[in-house]
Amino acid sequence: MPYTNFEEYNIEVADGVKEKFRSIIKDLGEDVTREGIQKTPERAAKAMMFLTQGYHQNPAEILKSAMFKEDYDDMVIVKDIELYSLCEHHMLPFFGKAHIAYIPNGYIVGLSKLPRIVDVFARRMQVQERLTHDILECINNTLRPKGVAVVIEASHMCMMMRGVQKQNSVTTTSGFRGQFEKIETRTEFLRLITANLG
Ligand SMILES: Nc1nc2c(ncn2[C@@H]2O[C@H](COP(=O)(O)OP(=O)(O)OP(=O)(O)O)[C@@H](O)[C@H]2O)c(=O)[nH]1
Ligand SMILES: [Zn+2]
Repeated sequence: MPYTNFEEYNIEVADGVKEKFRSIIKDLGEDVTREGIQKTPERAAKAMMFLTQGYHQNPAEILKSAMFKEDYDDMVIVKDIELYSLCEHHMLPFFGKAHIAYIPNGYIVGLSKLPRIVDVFARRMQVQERLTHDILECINNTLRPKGVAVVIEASHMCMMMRGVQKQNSVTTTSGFRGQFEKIETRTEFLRLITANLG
């Protein structure tokens, strides 16, 4: 990781990214001097840097910052965590929901930290499979719970706007460690994330 401070990184890199966007937009056939487009290279640079800020963030540190000793050892589920990522093949968005569960082993984690680490890994160029495993392994290696499960359901713009052009397909990926490798625990988790408890 060349930079640890995102602000510092911003200043050093933003100008270069902006100029490259200007050149790409021109090559694609736009008039880069047109009023509506003039600031677009800068906006696009800022947007892409926002969407890839996860390279400069440390998800394990985020979890470690809010781990609390607690005896609770039943399943904790945070479901329907919305996510937006960029597919590493086309740099087009894929988006959907993550569902995370873990069974504590002496420590619980601040609930907000689970969506936070989803964002850290999602804000990198990804494939859905690796995103799923990145989240799973980060929780497993940092919190060391008795079990952890991650399910992601997502739609890929590269399959919708271009390519095969399928508007309704949803890709589901999952990963299970520890007690979730047992069929009963896994079934209970899957039942709870599909149940409408409202
Ligand atoms: N496994 C996986 N594949 C993905 C993901 N995102 C995009 N892809 C696929 O990556 C593949 C890249 O295939 P290529 O044949 O190299 O690229 P392409 O010619 O643009 O492929 P098409 O999308 O079929 O037009 C495509 O099949 C995409 O659907 C992902 O998260 N996981
Ligand atoms: Zn793609």
